[in-house]
Amino acid sequence: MQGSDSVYRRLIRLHDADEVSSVVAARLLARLIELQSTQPLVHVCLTGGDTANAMYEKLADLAHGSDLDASKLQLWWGDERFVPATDPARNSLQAITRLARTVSIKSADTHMMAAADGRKDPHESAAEYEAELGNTTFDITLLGIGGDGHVASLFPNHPSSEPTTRAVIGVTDSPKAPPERITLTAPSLNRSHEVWFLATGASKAEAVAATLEGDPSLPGSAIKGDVATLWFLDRKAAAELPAQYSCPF
Ligand SMILES: O=C1O[C@H](COP(=O)(O)O)[C@@H](O)[C@H](O)[C@H]1O
Repeated sequence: MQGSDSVYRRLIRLHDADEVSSVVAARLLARLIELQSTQPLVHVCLTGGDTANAMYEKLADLAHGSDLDASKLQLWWGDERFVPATDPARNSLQAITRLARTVSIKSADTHMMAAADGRKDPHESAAEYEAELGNTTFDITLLGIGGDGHVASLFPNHPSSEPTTRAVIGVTDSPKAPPERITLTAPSLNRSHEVWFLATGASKAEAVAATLEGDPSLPGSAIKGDVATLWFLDRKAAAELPAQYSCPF
């Protein structure tokens, strides 16, 4: 499907969450290897979330013995829960513990957002991450979407989704626990060649449909890759899409 307001937007409809995580893992591995053959470094912005975690498990399995060169990867995060470094709720910990089974990425290439250690607040830590990020452009950005329509930690009808020129912001009073978070903003998420949304389950159906329809109150409607935006959906997450999306993709 060619979106009127995006360079290239495509829906990939799959059966269930298991198929979404399998297909994304296989496609991501293939795309990373392809990108590595033409450029020295590949910058990937990772997401948290259950579907993404299942995908990281599968990616680790597939990467074992593959042509993936972990030394050419730069990993970033779209958002992080501002909790202590060892808290299992941390998006980065969830991703890295899964990937590190088979993919060894140097810590210098693993750009995690700060953890709550009592020294800095989420706003100061966000400024720190903004400096680390500089003007990095992501080759691929992965995003989940919440049932309330949040992407990364940009929540609808909340200060986190107010227009900003900042690349990274601290979030307090998040509607979803934990209350303190750090997140990339729309301007920095949009510094992506490809954006891949992952959504599974009936609880996401309404938010997926409204975001794809461009509801301006939903942060995801403003996030697009400058080359492609892909939506990987299972049947339940795609259930509320309007009729024009009903053709096979
Ligand atoms: O809190 C978060 O939730 C969203 C969606 O997660 P899911 O488990 O409902 O798919 C995720 O995209 C975000 O990174 C995370 O911080």
